[in-house]
Amino acid sequence: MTKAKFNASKAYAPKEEEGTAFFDDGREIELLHFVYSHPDIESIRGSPANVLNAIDEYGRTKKYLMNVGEDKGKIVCDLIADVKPQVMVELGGYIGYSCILFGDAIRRAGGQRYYSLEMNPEFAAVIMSLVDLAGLSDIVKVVVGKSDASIARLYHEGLLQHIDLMFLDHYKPAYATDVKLCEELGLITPGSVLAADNVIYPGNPPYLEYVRKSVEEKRKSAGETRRLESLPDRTLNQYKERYGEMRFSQSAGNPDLVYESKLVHSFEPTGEPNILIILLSIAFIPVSATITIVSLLITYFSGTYYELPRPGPECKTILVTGVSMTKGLTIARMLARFHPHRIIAADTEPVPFISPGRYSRAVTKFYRLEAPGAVGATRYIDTLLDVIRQEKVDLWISCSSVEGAVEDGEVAKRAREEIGSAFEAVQFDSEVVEKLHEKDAFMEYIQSLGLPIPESHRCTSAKEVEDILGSSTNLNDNEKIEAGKRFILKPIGVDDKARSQMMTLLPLPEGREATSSYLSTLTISPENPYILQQYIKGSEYCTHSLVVHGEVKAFVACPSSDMLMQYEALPADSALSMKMLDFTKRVADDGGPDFTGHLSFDFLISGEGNAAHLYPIECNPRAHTAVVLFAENPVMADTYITVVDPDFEKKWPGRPPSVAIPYNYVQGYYWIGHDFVVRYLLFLMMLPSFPGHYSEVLKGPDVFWDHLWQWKDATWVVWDPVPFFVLYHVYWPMRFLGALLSGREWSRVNVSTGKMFGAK
Ligand SMILES: C[S@@+](CC[C@H](N)C(=O)[O-])C[C@H]1O[C@@H](n2cnc3c(N)ncnc32)[C@H](O)[C@@H]1O
Repeated sequence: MTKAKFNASKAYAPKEEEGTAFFDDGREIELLHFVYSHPDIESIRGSPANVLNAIDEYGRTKKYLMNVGEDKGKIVCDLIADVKPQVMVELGGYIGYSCILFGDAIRRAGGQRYYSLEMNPEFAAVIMSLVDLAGLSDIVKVVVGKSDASIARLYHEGLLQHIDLMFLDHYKPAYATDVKLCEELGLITPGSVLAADNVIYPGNPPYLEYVRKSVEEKRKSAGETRRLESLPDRTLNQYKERYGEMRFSQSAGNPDLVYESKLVHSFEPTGEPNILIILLSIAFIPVSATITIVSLLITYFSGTYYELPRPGPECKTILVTGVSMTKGLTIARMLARFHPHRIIAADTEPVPFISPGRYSRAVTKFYRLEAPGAVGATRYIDTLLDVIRQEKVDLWISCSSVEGAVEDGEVAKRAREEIGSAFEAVQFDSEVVEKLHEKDAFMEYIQSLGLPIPESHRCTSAKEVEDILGSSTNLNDNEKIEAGKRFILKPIGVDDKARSQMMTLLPLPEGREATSSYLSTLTISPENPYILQQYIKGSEYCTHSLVVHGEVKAFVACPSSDMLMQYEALPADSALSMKMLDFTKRVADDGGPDFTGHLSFDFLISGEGNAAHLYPIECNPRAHTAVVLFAENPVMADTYITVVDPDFEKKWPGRPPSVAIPYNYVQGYYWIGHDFVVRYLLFLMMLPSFPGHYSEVLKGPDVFWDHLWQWKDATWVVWDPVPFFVLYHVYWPMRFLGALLSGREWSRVNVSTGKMFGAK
């Protein structure tokens, strides 16, 4: 697993050069003054997130801090949400960044205790102060002293009986020895999870060797002295000035324990800047240019093979919006490739002339739209309506992004009213969009159709949430909550920050008070309503379909991939795919003859095959990127044409089939630029400091090669290669440059939709 690209604007001040102090020089106390004299101190008080923000602010604007940072912190937070530890121990607390981040995550996941072990009493005092400020003193306990002595003391005092999750981030030579001590004391047992920082860079061979040894190897090497020469001197001497020679526990550990280990790559808070990605793009220009030129030559010399059908006198004008994204481009291409109509395109562009779609051979004319949010919805709607009038558009295929979903509905409605039957749109009206797009309205609607939904409630206050939890579970007993029924709470509006808290299972197992205190940290109000939804354990799937006059004309389902950026269709005849299709047909049928548009659902599936239960969790009444699975598919192109040419099926009997499905000659689609950086480059970066077991580090590149040979890039086609070149060498470099110049924060990007996700 790898993390997304690093956001340069979040970078901490650079770490001081070798030989210069980068901690324990007074900056830790300076940090306390900075936080407590912060102008926003009142909103910082009691809020773990705001305390972390203040620490980050110090790290960015004042001095480097050796904190785990946001990117790596997120990996451990995800692990906490997954493992749901009751007791977590961290070795090395420093100023409390990881302690506050993970202590808060533990509380949300229903855990009971977070021990932060820190040998430096001054640092420990800083942790205690900031933990108190964050309101986490009830769950976090800071223990001062060397980790091995503290572990042993906590154990003998009966305070620590088992470690569910341990975060190792202290003195590198002590990682393996402390783990062995915990094994010997029975604190680490099968099921315990260890998360160790810095094992890739600067590297920790003694630790990696230990956790990767087999039982036999451990038995054989028992009693051998530690080999620390593989650790750099800088690491070995890190604490020498204050603590002299460090001594370690000599425990033999429990050789019968074996670990499953996994390397996870992520960024230090100093990170790599946007500029590196821009340089990478420049470095690859010769490769992409060669691919593009060769593709153009093949197309030129292939005679009529790649010629696009020429629009004749009867041709229609088809407008496709969203061609800056792969989904819009795919649709424009499939229409241009198989039908003799005039394809025009319109889309928002963050910078003029950088949309990959405007350079497609499929597109005869391109209009630039202002983003709905940038100038207000009215301007966006008016410009789009002007394009439809001016170009006498016969069919509009809307492929816009989530930000314009409701506005697109408004455009469709107004254009239909104004132009009448001479205009068709693959776009639902605004009322339909609102009904399907709003999470709570969608749930109500699905329930009204008699289809199963996870138990869901719209809540406008914390009290309301508590009351529902009380009546649906045994929260009122104020004792251990039944493991059975749990809920997740999600904001109804688009709130990326609150979304990251969605996986907190409610009620918290600690009981009523803990649950209330958690709810009080959220701003649930009539203006910011939440949906309380029954938690269903299962796999997530997404679908894309085209619905024409209430009939499903094209359908595909695939495992949700989100930021993995890969799409692989479920076999259309599988029980699961058919169940999802039936569900889609039911909704389409209910929409009636005026129901035309793209319809996508997210489902949670519990159980398998015919016994699978389907729970719809979200509806997106717009095109889904999974439409790439239909790329180069004439059958899918036909389905769009039936919207604008009702006689099509009479003219071409048997075309299209009742429901178009993707061809299965392509295993799946991916985005080569994303794959190269995330699966290949980051893994190569690990190699220099990698001590062994190459098979593990090569897993990412293996997937990359698999994709390269067996999958298909979603943006490149031989007869239309320019958008591919523009995407990687114009569009994205310009976006990163923009982020660099404006200091805009981002933590992940979606290569296909152009979305840059915020840092928090
Ligand atoms: C990299 S910092 C920890 C950063 C912290 N986990 C965070 O992400 O915010 C390492 C810390 O480990 C502490 N430390 C080093 N060796 C230790 C030991 N043997 N026992 C306890 N603490 C130790 C150091 O004093 C230092 O504060």
